[in-house]
Amino acid sequence: MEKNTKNPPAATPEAGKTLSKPRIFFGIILLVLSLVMAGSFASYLMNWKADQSQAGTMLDRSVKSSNLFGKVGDWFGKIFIFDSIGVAAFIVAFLFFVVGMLILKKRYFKPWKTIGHSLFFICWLPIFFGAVTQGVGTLSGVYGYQIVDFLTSVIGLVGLWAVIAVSIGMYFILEFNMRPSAIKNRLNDINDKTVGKIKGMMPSSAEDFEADTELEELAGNGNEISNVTVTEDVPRAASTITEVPKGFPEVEVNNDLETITTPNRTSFEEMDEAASTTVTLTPSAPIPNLPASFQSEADSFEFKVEVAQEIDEPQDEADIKSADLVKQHGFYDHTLDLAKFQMPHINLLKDYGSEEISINKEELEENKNKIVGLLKNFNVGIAEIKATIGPTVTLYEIVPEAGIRVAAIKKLQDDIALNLSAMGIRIIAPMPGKGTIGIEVPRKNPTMVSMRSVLASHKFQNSDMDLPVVFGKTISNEIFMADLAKMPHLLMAGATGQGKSVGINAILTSLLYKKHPSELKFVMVDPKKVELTLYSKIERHYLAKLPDSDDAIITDTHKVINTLNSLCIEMDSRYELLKNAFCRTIKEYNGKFKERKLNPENGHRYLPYIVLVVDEFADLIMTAGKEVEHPIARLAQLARAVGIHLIVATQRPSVNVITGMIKANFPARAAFRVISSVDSRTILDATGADQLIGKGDMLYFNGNEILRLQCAFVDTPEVEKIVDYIGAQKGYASAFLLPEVPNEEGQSGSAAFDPNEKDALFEDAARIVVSTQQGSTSMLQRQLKLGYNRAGRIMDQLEAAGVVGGFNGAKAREVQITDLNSLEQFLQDLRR
Ligand SMILES: Nc1ncnc2c1ncn2[C@@H]1O[C@H](COP(=O)(O)OP(=O)(O)OP(=O)(O)O)[C@@H](O)[C@H]1O
Repeated sequence: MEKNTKNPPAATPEAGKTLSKPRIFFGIILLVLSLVMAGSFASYLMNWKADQSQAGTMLDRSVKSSNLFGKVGDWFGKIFIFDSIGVAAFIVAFLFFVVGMLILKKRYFKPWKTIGHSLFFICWLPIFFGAVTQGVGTLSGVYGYQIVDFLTSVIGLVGLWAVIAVSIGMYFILEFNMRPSAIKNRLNDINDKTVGKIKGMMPSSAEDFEADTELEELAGNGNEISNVTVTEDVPRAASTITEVPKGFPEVEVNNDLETITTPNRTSFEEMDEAASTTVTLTPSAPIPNLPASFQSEADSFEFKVEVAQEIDEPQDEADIKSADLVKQHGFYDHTLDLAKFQMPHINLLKDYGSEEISINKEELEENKNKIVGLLKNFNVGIAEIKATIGPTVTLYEIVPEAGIRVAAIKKLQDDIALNLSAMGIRIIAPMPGKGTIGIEVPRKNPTMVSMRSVLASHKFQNSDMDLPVVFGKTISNEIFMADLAKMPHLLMAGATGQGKSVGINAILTSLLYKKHPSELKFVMVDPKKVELTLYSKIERHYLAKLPDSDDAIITDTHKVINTLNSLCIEMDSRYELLKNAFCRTIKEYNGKFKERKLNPENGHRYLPYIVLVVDEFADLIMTAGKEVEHPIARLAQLARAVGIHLIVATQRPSVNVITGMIKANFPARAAFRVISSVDSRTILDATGADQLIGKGDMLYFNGNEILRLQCAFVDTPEVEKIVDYIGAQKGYASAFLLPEVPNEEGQSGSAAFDPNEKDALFEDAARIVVSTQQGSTSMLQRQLKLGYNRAGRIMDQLEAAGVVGGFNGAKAREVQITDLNSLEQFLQDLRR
C-alpha cells in the first residue's frame, strides 16, 4: 500500500540519535506483537474451523490448539477476524508494525497517510467481503456481516453495491488523482514508454541495424566476445539481456566498470529525486596514452555524470478543468452568436481605375532644372539629385556639395515654392536616416489612392495587427498601415474640406473589413450631426450605446458626458476583470477566456475592442469644457490595456481645444491641411501641415517621425454600401450596452426611492450586500446571475433606499447596514 517501502529514504538525522530505553522497549514490543498477530491471523484462517470449539478453554490444558501461536493465536484470530473485521485484521497487525517503527524512529511510513489508508480499508473490506459472501465468515467477520445485513435491509442489494463501488471509486479518485483525463494521460505515458522501450530495443537506424546484424553473425560463428558480466546491480540492463539467443556468447557487464542508477519515479514527492539520472563511471581498465603516475590517480576517483531529465510540471486544478472543457466543447468562439456573419467584400468599394503612377518626364525635368537653377542662384552647389514619384507629390532628394549648410537650404523654402509656382512644397532637411535633403513638390496630375486598392492589397489582407488601420500610400507609393491598438489613440486635425471626414471613413472602413462584430464596437460622437449618421445602420452589429439612449450615434453634448463617464466605468470594470484573471492586456485576457480558463459565472466575458470616435472635438470642448476633457484624458491615459481606443478629430486645432493634457496622451497624430503654421505646430509640434495641398494630403506623426501620406479615398456612397451590406445581415438584439452611469454626483436618492417599484430581487440583493458587506454591482451580477444593467438598477435602488452609500468610482460602495438582523427590520419597515 505504501510505495515508499520500496525505496526507503535516507535515514533522518533523528534516526542516528540514540533512543531512550523505554522507547526501544515499546517499539520492539509493538513490532513483535504485530508479527504474532499476523502469524496468528494467518494460522487462524487455516485452522479456524477445527479450533472454533475451543472458545473459553484458554486454561484447559487438555484441549490442544493447532494455531501457530496456540490458544493465544486462536484468541487473537477469533477476536479480530471472526468476531469483528475478517481478513481486514491483517491491517490492524500492519498498523502495530507501523507504530512500532515510528516509535523506533524508522520513518519508512508517513504516519497520517498510512493510518488514513488503513482505516479506510478496515471499514471497507469487511463490508465488501460481507456483500460477496453474504454470510458470517472469516472474510468479512461479524462486523462486516451485520453492516451488510443492515444496509441490505435499508437500501437493498443494489444500493449496497452502489455504496461499495462509489466509496472505492471516490477513494481512488481522491487519493490517486484518477480522473478520466488523468488516467488517459497515464495510459498515454505508459504507451509512450512502452513504445520507447520497444524502439530502444530495435535498431534505430540503418547503422544500428548493420551493427546488430554483425553481432548476430558473430554469434553465429560462436566466438570472440567474452568476459563481460551482467550483475544484479544493473536491473534494467540485465532485464533487457535476459534472453540470450542460442549460440550467442555469454555477455557479462562487470559491475566494477559502471553503475547506472535510475530512480524509479513513483510519486510527486519523489519527483525531485527522480529528476536526474546519475551515471557513475569508475574506470578499471587502463586509460590509453595516460602516464603511469596519473593512471593510479585516475583510478582513485569516481566520475559522476548527471543527466537532467525534464520535469513534467503538475497542472493545477483550474488548468485541468479548462483543458477538459476545451476537449468537450472546443475553444470559446466569440463569433458564434453571429456565426453566419459575412465580412463586407471588396466589390462594395468603387473601382477608380488604374492607380499606376504616370511619369511626366517634362514635368520632372522642368522641376529639376528649376531647383538646380534656383539653388545655384543662392550659391548652393548640388552633388546629386534624385526623384521619387508618389501618388500626390514627387520627392526630389538632393545631396548638397561639401561645405553647404543645411540651414541655408531650409531658408530657401519660400523662394523655391515661388520659383516652382506650386503650393504644398515641403522641405525636409535633412531626410531622416538618409543624409540627403528632400524637397516635396506636388504633382500636376496626382493619382488618386482608392480605398479599394489599399484594402485589396496583400499587405492589408495578410496583416496580423489587432486593429489594422490603412491610411493610404506613402510618398514612395507604399501602402501605409498602422495598428490602432498600438497607437493607441489618434488625434486628427484639418481645416474644413481638406479630407478629414474621408480620413475617418477610411479608418472605420479598414476596421469594418477586418473585425467581426463580436470583436469590435464603436462609440460614435458626432456633434455636427451629419458625418457619422450613416453608421446608425450597423447599430446592432458594431455600435455601443448607453442603455437609456435611443440613438447609438451621440449628438447631444450632455449625453456625450454620460457616455464618456460610462466608458470610464467600463474601463474600470475591465481592469477589475483583468486583475482577477491575472492578465495585463485585453489580448491575454481574451486568449484565456477562449481557452475556457475564465468562468463567466464570475463575471468574466469576452471583451470586444471599443473605439471611441469623436468627430469635432472643438464643439464638445467649447460646450462642456472640463467635463469632457477629464474623462477623455483619463481614458487616453489608462484605457489602452483594456482595449478602449480613441480617435478624436477637430477642424480647429487651437491650444484651448487640443490642450497639453490631451496632447500628452495622444502620441499618434494625423494632420490634414490646416490654415496656419501655428495650427500645424499645435497638432504636430512642427510646421508642415499648413503646406499641404488638401484632398487627403496628410502628415502622420507616430511619436518619432512625420510621414507624408496620401489618404485613401472612400466616398460616402461606398460607405453607405458597406453599412447597408452589414446592416442587412442578422445582428445582435441591440447595440452593445455600455454600463449605466450612476445618477448625478452619485448622491443618495433616498427621497426618490419608491418601494412599489423596487426590483423583485431587491431584498435578496440587500441580503447579499449586507452579509458580504460589499456594495459591488459585479458581485450582485455574479451572485444573482443578472445582466450588468439590472444589477446596476438594483444597486441604484439599494442606494436610494439607503442600504448602500453613493457611487465611489472604481471602489465598492459603502454598506450602511452592518448586520442581517437590522436589515430584516429595515426591510420590514419598507414593506409597510
Ligand atoms: N483622400 C482623398 N483623395 C481624394 N480626394 C479627397 C480625399 N479626401 C478628401 N478629398 C476631397 O475633398 C473633399 C472634402 O473632404 P472631406 O469631406 O473629407 O473634408 P473635411 O475635412 O471632412 O471637411 P469638413 O470638416 O467640412 O467635413 C471630398 O469631397 C473630396 O472631393
